[in-house]
Amino acid sequence: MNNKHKKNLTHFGFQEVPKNKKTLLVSKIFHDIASKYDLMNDLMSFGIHRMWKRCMIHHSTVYTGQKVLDLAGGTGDLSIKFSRLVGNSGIVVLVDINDSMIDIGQKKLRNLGILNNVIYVQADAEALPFPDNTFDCVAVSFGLRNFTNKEQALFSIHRVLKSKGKVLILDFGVPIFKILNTIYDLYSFHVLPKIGELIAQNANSYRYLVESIRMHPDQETLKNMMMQTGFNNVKYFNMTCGIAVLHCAHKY
Ligand SMILES: C[S@@+](CC[C@H](N)C(=O)[O-])C[C@H]1O[C@@H](n2cnc3c(N)ncnc32)[C@H](O)[C@@H]1O
Repeated sequence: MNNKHKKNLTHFGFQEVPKNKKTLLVSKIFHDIASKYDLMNDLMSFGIHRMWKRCMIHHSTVYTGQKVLDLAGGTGDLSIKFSRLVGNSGIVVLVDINDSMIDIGQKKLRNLGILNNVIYVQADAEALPFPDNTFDCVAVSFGLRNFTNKEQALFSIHRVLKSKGKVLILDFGVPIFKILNTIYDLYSFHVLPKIGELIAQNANSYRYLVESIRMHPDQETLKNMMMQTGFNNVKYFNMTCGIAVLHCAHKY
C-alpha cells in the first residue's frame, strides 16, 4: 500500500477505514445502541462509570452562572450534573454528532425536570459551531476515542474555551498493573460482546467499543497531545487502576 493511500486511512476499532468514512461508521454504531446505551453502561461497568463521572464533575469546579460544554454528551449524564451546578443563571450545551443519542438524552433530562438551562446541538467535535472563547469548561466523557481526528478536536476545544477555562477528558486508559491487563482483556473481548449480544442484540457494536479502547492513546500520549495543542497545566488521574483516566488542563 503506498504512503498516500495510508495517509487517508484511520482506525475504526482494529480495522483501517478511509478517514472520511469513520465519522459515519461511528454515528451508525451509536444509532444502533442508543436505546440500550444507559443500561449497557451500568451492566458493563458494574455501575462504576457513575463514580468516574462524579469524580470528573468534582474536578471541574464548575459553579453558578458558568457556561459549560458537554461535548459528545450522548444521553446527558454529565449535563444533568452540570445543569445543577450552573443553576438558572448558567448554561450547559450538550453537543453530540448523533441525533438518536441526543433525543434520548433530551427526554431523560426533561423527565428529571431539567428544562431551562440545557441546550442541545448536533455537531461534530472537530468543527464546533461556537465563537472563540465561549465556555468556562469543556468536558468530554468517553467521546474522544471515537473522534476521527483527535488533534483537530483538541484544537476546536481549545478555541471555544475562555482564557483560564478548564478542559476535562474522561476516557479509558491503560491499566497500571499487567495482571489486571490480562483479566481486563479477557473480560473485554470475551464477555462484553456477549452482553452486547444478549441485551442490545448487537455484539459488533460492542466489539468496536472494546477495540476503540485499545486503539486510544495511553495516558502519557494524550497528555502530550494536549500540551501540543497549547493547553497548560495538563494533569491526569488514574481511576480504578488506570482502567479509566481523567485528564484536566487549562487554557491560559
Ligand atoms: C460512549 S458515548 C459517551 C456519551 C456520554 N458522554 C457518556 O459519557 O455517557 C460517545 C458519544 O460520542 C459521540 N460522538 C462520536 N463522534 C463524535 C463527534 N465527532 N462529534 C461529536 N460527538 C461524537 C457519539 O455519538 C456518542 O454519543
